[in-house]
Amino acid sequence: MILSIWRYSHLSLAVSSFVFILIASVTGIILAFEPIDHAALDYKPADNSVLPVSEVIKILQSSYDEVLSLEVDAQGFTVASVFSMEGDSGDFYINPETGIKIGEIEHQSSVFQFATSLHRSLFLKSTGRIFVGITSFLLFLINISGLILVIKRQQGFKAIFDKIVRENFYSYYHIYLGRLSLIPIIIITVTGVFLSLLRFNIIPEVRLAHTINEEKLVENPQRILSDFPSLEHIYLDDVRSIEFPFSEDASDPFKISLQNKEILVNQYTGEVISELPYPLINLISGYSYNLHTGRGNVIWAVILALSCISILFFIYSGFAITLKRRKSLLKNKFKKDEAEIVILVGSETGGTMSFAKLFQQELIKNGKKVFIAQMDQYAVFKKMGQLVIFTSTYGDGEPPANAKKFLRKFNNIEQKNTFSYSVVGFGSLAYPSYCKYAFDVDQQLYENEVSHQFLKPYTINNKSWEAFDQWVDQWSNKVGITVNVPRDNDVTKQRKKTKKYKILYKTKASESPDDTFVVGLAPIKKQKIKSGDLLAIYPTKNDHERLYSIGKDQEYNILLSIKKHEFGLCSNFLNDAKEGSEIDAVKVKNPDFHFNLSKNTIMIATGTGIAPFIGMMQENAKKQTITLYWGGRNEASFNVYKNRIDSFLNNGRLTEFLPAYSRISKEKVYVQHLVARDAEKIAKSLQDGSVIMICGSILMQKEIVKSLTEICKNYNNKPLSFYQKKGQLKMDCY
Ligand SMILES: Cc1cc2nc3c(=O)[nH]c(=O)nc-3n(C[C@H](O)[C@H](O)[C@H](O)COP(=O)(O)O)c2cc1C
Repeated sequence: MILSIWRYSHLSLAVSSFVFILIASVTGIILAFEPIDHAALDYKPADNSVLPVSEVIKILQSSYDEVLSLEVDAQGFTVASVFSMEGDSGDFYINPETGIKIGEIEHQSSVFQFATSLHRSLFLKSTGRIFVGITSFLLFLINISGLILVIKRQQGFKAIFDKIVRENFYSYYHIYLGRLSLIPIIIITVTGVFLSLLRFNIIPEVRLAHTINEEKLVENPQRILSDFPSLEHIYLDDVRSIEFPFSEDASDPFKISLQNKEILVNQYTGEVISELPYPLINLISGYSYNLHTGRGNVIWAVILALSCISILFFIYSGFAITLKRRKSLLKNKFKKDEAEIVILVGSETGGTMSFAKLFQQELIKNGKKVFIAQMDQYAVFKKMGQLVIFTSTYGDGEPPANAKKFLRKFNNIEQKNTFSYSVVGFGSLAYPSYCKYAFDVDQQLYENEVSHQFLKPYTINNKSWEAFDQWVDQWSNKVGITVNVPRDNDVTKQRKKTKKYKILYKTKASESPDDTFVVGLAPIKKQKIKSGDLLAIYPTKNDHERLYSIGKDQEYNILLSIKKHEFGLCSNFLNDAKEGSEIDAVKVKNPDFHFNLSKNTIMIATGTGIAPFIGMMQENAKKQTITLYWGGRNEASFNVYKNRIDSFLNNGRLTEFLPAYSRISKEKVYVQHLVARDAEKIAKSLQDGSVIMICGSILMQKEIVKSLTEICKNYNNKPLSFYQKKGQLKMDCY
């Protein structure tokens, strides 16, 4: 609930102010180039910090007939206002070492003038300035609410900079860039608000009023400038500006603004007549201006520009995230009391909704009367025979935003008839309480007399479509219907532009006892490929793609291992394809499943899941320790890979090969048995930073995850999520 409040605040603040923020950011990017542009002028002397100010005054006075003032800007360039009977007069940049004019004062270019007016006041004068001030404040609040959301998401302040669990591109980079630009944006907004308050005199800047000691307005003892006691140890970089005396009268002093104070200096004796420190508010005002504009520091100006660019990305990604959530609104064809199947969805960010909606649509196509609702909308469903609950888990094992009231409602609302239920948990193994809320829901329903467990609770890691598909198979088989949910991900929604790949080598499924075969193929046009990436293959123009894990092969470029299914469209298509023919496919990057060349790795695969590992072993030129657990029926199943694995063992690219054959003895041996047998060794490897990679069936993945969870808890006293977050557990299962 609290999370939702912060999320709604973040969103509503952003929506209400995004136009102004957009304008401020775009103009901010332009204006950040002003100090960069200014710094590019070559006016600066060697070092202001070694130039005594008395020396500079002397040089100026001897070079010009009259000197009115001198100013050192934030960049360290010196501007003098002088008058001369012959030679240069007016305001210009000088070399303070020689007093010679070195450049004219540039006027603000029309682009910067335009951007400044728009940035400061939207061309609306005072009214505009008020809007801009308020926008700054709103952006500050957006930043703070964003920070709180990140703290909640990362589960603690200390974990802010821990690895972000990747949900999707937009939310990942929204958080990633948000963390990077947090401090600069806070500085931009706080200084922006402060400058607005100063502008409207809500915080008044203090004008210094010197009280003059009349006794010090004397002409004696006269000193030469270098002997002025007041100017001793003052160098040009301590100075902001100097107003020179108007006349030769002793009551006309030098007015020298230093970084933190202002002094009046007698022009004859060099004594300090008055000294006033700048009030804090004036100092803050100066710093605020420089921090907000980037004046005086090119690196800071670049950071400001980058922060403004990231604000533009936040607007874009923020809308994309919101649209994704809105798209997951639920629609019904049947009323709740006529539905025989009720689907309830618990979702925080909309991911689970997409799966539930797909399932609903397919059931309706099957002629079923289905009603879908959020979990918190639990009510009496008069004809409900089957209840299916899809729910994610949030926080640390907590219900998602729209399921907070579900358990209370479930206990208070009485259904008229008994019904069967199944719970599917959507979660991530990167969190210690994996799918906990789904298990909590299942437990409550299990304990109730009216609800009967139809299927055991089923978990889905990282929105795996394959895992979902397998659950749908289980459920529909048990109900006695056929439901085929189409894959609904970014790859399939829009068919990507395919490329041609040539088949260079193939074995035949009929040659293997498991109907498995390998294909070596190469793209016609060169492209960068890494083992662990996926190849989306389209058997025909109108078909959905099928994804296969790539092993990068020296000889053929891409190596795929495929199991032929009796009615499998793509596997049959590939099995029938001839060497030399071309197919349509798209490479899909899968960076979460790439081999880390500098880590020891434990690879666990069943069947065709070995393909990406073959590629990775080939890449293992550094000869890191690789242990391969592989599960198949018998040695004959292994023949198709044998040559390659033997050569890796011989050349040291594979350290140990541990096969688990399920059909050679009475007792079936699966990879999870070998993993459990080697528990201590695996726990130690994890402690030493090794990576575990799993590729193969979802069923195997579930068993291995179960074993690893036990191993981590029993030997290392850590949850498996600890290693997953550190990138030590990588999975690609189907
Ligand atoms: C802040 C945050 C906390 C999460 N906490 C858990 C958790 O405790 N257990 C878990 O299994 N998954 C957790 N997840 C993962 C989500 O449950 C998972 O990504 C799910 O697919 C999201 O579905 P939704 O988009 O429908 O909410 C968390 C995700 C985030 C962003």
